Amino acid sequence: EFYILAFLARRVKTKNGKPAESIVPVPKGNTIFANCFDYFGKNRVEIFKQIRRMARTAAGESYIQYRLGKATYNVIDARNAEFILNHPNLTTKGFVYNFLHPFLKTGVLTSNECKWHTRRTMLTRTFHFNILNQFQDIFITESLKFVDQFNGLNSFNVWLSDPIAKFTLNSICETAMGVKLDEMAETGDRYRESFYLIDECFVRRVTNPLYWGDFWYHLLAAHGYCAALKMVHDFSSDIIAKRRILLEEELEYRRATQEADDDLCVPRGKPFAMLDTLICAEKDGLIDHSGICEEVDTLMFEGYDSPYIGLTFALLNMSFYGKHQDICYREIQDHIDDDLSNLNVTQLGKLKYLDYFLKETMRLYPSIPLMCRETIQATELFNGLILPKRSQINIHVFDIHRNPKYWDNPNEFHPERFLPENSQDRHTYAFIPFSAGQRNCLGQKYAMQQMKTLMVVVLKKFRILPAMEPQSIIFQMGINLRTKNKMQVKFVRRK
Ligand code: HEM
Repeated sequence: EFYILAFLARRVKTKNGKPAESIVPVPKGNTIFANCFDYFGKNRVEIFKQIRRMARTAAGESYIQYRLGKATYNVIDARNAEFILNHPNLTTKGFVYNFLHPFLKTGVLTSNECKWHTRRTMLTRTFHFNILNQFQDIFITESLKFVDQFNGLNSFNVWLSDPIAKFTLNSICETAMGVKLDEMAETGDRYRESFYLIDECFVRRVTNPLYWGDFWYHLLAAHGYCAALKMVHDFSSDIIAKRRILLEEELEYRRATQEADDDLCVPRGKPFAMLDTLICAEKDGLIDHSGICEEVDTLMFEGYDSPYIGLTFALLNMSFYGKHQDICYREIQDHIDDDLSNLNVTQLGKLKYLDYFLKETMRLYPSIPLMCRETIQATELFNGLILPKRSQINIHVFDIHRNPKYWDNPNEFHPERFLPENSQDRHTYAFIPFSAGQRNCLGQKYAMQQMKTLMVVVLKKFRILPAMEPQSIIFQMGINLRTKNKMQVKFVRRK
């Protein structure tokens, strides 16, 4: 019934009563305490490598581990991912998301059950394509700022982290929050620094069971954590306060010019920020100030960090794969005017090869390499495994995306994999960078539109050449996909 040495972890059973080992691999841990201390003493790079090694050893089959009182089902195949992501009782996030609560509290990403459902419904309409269309001008302006910072330079190396982080942070602040970050540039820099510190502390906590409780964590591992939290929360509070003033001014104006059937909380004329929906919901008593803060922190985190990773690897891949870059460039020249006057959502939809290029980038480098769920009751899976209550399910997107069952030469970069004729026989859940099912990414369309816009503007101005080797990328464990080293490319201005 229990795996005693794994601190009383309930064992995974099977429908036919045979041991779980008869269905999936159950690798032994490094000590007699099952897998409890498998990551103990390892740094972030080693942990990342070890998880990949586990996937290789399990030969593409999902596998079970027992860690500190919990069975963990590690999903690295598409069939299991499909079953779990669509299971109505498997929408509860895993216990590691609790370690994000000091940062995001229980916003839509980290909350469960009723609260999650209400918030998800509230936010979904803010991602309507009419609203996304309105954001296009902001994406173009921010993309132009990105390239204009290199005015006067013709051939130069660029460290990607700073300019891309500025681009994604400015974009999310202006689109979702309706606040321009330009006059808060210094605060933006501090937000990013604090964010990285929170990320480090999160990994330290997740990977060492000693820090799962608050006492030892705060005593030994949370240096600078509280100050970093205060900084990011102050930053979002500032943004909310600014937007409240701007929205009130706008509504005041509309009240003065109101027509009889004008709903003040429906956007008219000026771009409507996502935050406005929350402020209006507050007026209707559907959310309070602390709820707004949770959602703003969540949208800032998701909207800033995930596209940042996507764009970093997209530009890097452009530099590594010149032939593919040329195809993207020719396609862009065919569909988008040089003055960008037709750089709209319709034209972006015509850039098919750029779409395959970005998808192949997200296959190899998914911004969120791991998602976790928890069973709220004993749950039988399609393969006959019965996961006990409170089991953890780790969906390793990184390993699913490189599972040789679905991908030939999985470590190679081939955007053509996503041509319709090459994808039709592939399992749909072999590619899930935005997750899938009820808890899929709310910002998927936003992110694709934003990433494509920047790629168009950059490629029109610059040819991108390599400034480092693909083999020199060193991944490390983080909330999202992280590298130990900084990424660099060379820009050469096009004539
Ligand atoms: C390349 C960019 C992006 C990628 C790869 C991505 C990926 C994902 C993934 C995998 C999840 C599921 C996480 C989990 O279950 O733990 C998720 C959730 C979410 N994403 Fe994104 N995301 C991206 C951009 C964005 C943007 C730009 C926004 C908002 C502006 C956003 C908002 C959200 C929200 C609110 C959730 C939580 C949904 C829920 O739990 O119901 N994402 N994203």
